[in-house]
Amino acid sequence: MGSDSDLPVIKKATDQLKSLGIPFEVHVYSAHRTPEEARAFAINARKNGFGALIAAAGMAAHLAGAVAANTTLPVIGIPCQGPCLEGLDALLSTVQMPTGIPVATVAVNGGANAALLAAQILAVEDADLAAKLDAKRKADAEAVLAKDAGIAERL
Ligand SMILES: Nc1c(C(=O)O)ncn1[C@@H]1O[C@H](COP(=O)(O)O)[C@@H](O)[C@H]1O
Repeated sequence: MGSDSDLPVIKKATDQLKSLGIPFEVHVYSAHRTPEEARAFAINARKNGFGALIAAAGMAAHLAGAVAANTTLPVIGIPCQGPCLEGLDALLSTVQMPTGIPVATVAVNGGANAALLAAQILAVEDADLAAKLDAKRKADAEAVLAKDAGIAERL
């Protein structure tokens, strides 16, 4: 994440990763404030065993793009809502990447989906993880069906 002020958004991602048993690291690196550290992390990420990277940042959100510039691992960007513009600033600066340096951008504050997308990428080569994702989809659908069954009583 670009700042520890982004932690509530990243927590939504780490909760999902924990529930799927996916090991992860969390860091505060900024393309603006600590550019050397952000670059070194991205350059070394594949060698250090990472399978996917998630970058969360708000305002002029360059972190995901700067990370993507320095790795060919999949990079998932989370635009974080800042004090103005309701996150539109971060959304546009994360999603509008030039051809050749892709960032898979999720919704503003979309920490959970960022983790689930990372999990789906890792599950291409991991049948156990794919089975966990299938089970989660089934449980989520059952929860919605339970809501459907109970909705008439609430009106
Ligand atoms: N967008 C970036 C980057 C970057 O893109 O590298 N580094 C920090 N930030 C963002 O600045 C916002 C305010 O940060 P502070 O709360 O620390 O002032 C945060 O949402 C952070 O992600």
